[in-house]
Amino acid sequence: MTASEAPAAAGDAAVKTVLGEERFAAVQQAKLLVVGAGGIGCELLKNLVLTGFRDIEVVDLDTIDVSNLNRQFLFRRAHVDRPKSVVAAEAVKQFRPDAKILSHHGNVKDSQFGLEFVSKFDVVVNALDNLEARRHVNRLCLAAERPLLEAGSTGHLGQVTVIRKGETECFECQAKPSQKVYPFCTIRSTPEKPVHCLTWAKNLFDLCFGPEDESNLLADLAAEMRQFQSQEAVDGEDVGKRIFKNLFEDDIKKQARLEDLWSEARPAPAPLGFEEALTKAERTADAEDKLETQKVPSVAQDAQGFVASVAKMYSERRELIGQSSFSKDDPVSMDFVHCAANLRMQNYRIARLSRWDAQSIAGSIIPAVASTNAIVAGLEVVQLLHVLQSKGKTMRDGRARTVWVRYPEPSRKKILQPSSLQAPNPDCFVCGSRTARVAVKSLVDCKIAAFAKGCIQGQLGAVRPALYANGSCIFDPEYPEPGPDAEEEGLHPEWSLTEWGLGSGSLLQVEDEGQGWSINLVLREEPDLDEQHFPNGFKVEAGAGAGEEAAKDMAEKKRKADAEAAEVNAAKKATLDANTVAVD
Ligand SMILES: Nc1ncnc2c1ncn2[C@@H]1O[C@H](COP(=O)(O)OP(=O)(O)OP(=O)(O)O)[C@@H](O)[C@H]1O
Ligand SMILES: [Zn+2]
Repeated sequence: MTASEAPAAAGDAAVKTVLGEERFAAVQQAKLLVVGAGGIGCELLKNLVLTGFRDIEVVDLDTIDVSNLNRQFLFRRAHVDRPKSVVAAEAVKQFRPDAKILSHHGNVKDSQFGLEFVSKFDVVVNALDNLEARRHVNRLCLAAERPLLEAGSTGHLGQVTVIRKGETECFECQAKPSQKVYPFCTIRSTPEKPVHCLTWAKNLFDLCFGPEDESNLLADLAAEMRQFQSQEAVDGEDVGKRIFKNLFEDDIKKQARLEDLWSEARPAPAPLGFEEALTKAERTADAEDKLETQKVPSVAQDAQGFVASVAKMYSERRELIGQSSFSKDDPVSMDFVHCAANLRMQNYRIARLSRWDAQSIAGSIIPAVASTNAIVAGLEVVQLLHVLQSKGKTMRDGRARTVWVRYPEPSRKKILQPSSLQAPNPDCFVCGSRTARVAVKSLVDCKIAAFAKGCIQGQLGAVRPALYANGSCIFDPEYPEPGPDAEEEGLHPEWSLTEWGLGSGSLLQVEDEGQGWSINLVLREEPDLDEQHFPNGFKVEAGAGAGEEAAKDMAEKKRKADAEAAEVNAAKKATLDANTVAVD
């Protein structure tokens, strides 16, 4: 035995004593997929190898950022910018050099990590931080019939649960609170809170520097912004000042003139010129010991910061203009959004924010707590042992539980609250009825490609959905754009739902090969659909009742088909009779 093998082997003896021969053998044979190598993932990988697991693959899409080092303890300063999955695998291999730990630097939603890939593993263990990726892995595990350990943490709250097809609730059996949607006019004309201005500023960044996107809340300003940006020999500072004048001065003057909008309780906004902003250099009183990023800047600093961030996009990232999108972790886009939001707050008399607070709200960040992640990762391993022990039993009859973590003010004096695993929800549109109802504001105006992107991908979480109606493919993810290639396949991404012959009550099938998942959709036209809350023009009503409606629709189709068949038979019979008569 070499010196480096000694710690793992010595640890194994102790673990074997605790787990017993049989369970330890199951641990050593299990093949695991870990998704995510961040806060929970680092703890989890370390726990797994120290428990004796030695056949693990890990997927993570990210590289290491300096801000990860305070809690993702497998990473050191020298690792910054390297892939998390690779460094995490290297680090835990040092604890157990005999382990086979394969790393994949990539997005778990990529096709290489599809059904075939997931089917190789005995159990999948999530350590993710976003709903889309969790929904995707949930669907893959249901399709591949692999148990999934799901975990998450926010601040001092955490949760671990076990998901198994047909035995427990899946990740999507209960609707998750979706991201708050603010009424359109609040964002565009009457902001009242910092978050309204930050949402506006994020949309502005994407509008100015991202790809064309009809769903951007400021899409109607696109032509104007492009005009500022497309002058010959564009000078970034000049562009910044033009945008400033347009949005914080001229546009606000126009808004202020819309008298119906304003009252004593809601006074009209105040325009702000660039030169005027520079005179407002005073700062609000802040505690001395605060970091600069925790102090509210002056209006002059916001104005200068805004123009400087635009200038930086032109001087340092010109080639990325048209392809960028806001990220709270990207300092230039965060500068832009912080300053733009603060200037709009100044217009609307809302108290401006420090960079720190702006970043928390813009990125909906609740600071991660290392100890919660450690508890959650530990609980995942405990539940994993229960899963491995559940052979022959259904998951709900075994020892696996959902466990909630809550401290420092635990409920009923317990930091850990276990609860039994719930049965699947028969109305779940993912693992149950597989049916959802979709209300569409206008079937004539809704193009099939926009419907596939906004509704099926955006709201139902599909990755590469193909759509079928009446047995024919009406949208193929291989041909998302109109053109000769699509036409050759009989596809017209630019056609509306009406042009495809769909009406209220029509049934659509969605197949997502990327997730091994399918769903039926019942369409309904709802001209009164509230544009403020559903700016894309559709609303998904997954679950209850939709299944029955689809069944009714199917029954109706079957009845029609039977009636047609009966008619054909009757006609055939009549012909036969006639023939018979004739022949006779
Ligand atoms: N679709 C995905 N495919 C692969 N890995 C993913 C995917 N989505 C998220 N992840 C990874 O899951 C991990 C989640 O870890 P964590 O919650 O600690 O996030 P973080 O980005 O490292 O930290 P923070 O968000 O607090 O800055 C991240 O490393 C992230 O890269
Ligand atoms: Zn479900």
